[in-house]
Formats: sequence, structure tokens, C-alpha cells
Amino acid sequence: MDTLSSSQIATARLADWHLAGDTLLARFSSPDFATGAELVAGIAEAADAANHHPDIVLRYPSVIVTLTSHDAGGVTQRDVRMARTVSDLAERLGLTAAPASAELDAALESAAAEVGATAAWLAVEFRA
Ligand SMILES: C[C@H](O)[C@H](O)[C@H]1CNC2=NC(N)=NC(=O)C2=N1
Repeated sequence: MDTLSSSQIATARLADWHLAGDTLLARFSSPDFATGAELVAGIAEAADAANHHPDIVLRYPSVIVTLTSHDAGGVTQRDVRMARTVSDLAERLGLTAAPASAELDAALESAAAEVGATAAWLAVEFRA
């Protein structure tokens, strides 16, 4: 499956998600650790069903999810579909995503270039 351009990804209008390099990133706030773990469990089930697996960091009080297609070396429609699934699961659990902002996107982009997409949000938070 071919990788998508940044404009194709923008067209997908994934409100909860940020593009950093070749990866989609999202951070969902959770009221408690168990609810965050519920989101992780739901994502794991959906990922196995789709045979398309994100990286996930479960913290208190947030869940960080990153998506890229390893076999294609970038973001594909599989990642867009899984991103929508993850956002739906989070919404059902009442979890909200970090809002998109040019400033945050730039910070995530530079952090991802330095430490990789999965650690990027941690790097941004520890710097704050
Ligand atoms: C063998 C198995 O189908 C592949 O390794 C699948 C599993 N899950 C995957 N997940 C992701 N994110 N990218 C892949 O290329 C991928 N490939």
C-alpha cells in the first residue's frame, strides 16, 4: 500500500492526530489509569483484528498512540483507518485528545526527529 502525502493526510481530517515525519501521533487524557488501560485494551483488540498495530505508551493521566506502516515506511490508509478507530474508542470512553496547534505540531515534529515519534510526546512534556 502506498504512503500518503501530508496533504492527503490533512484531507482525512483526523482531528485528534498530529503528523510528525512519517508517523501519526495522538495523546488522549484519561481520568484514571484504569480507563487509560481500557483504551489500550480496546486498541489492542482492534489492532489484532486489523493486523495493523500502533505503538502505545500508557501513563497517568494519558495514553500516547503512534501509527505508521512499517512495511510501507510511512503513513498509509491503514494508519488513517486505525486512527479513526482509536479516536472512536477514546470518544466512547470519554477521553479527549490534545488539541491540534501549530506550536504543538512543531514541537512534536522536532522532538520526533530527535527521539522518534513514540517518545516525542514524552520529550515535549518533560521539556515543558
Ligand atoms: C506479519 C504481519 O502481518 C505484519 O508484520 C503486520 C503486523 N502489524 C503491522 N503494523 C504496522 N503498524 N505496520 C505493519 O507493517 C504491520 N505489519
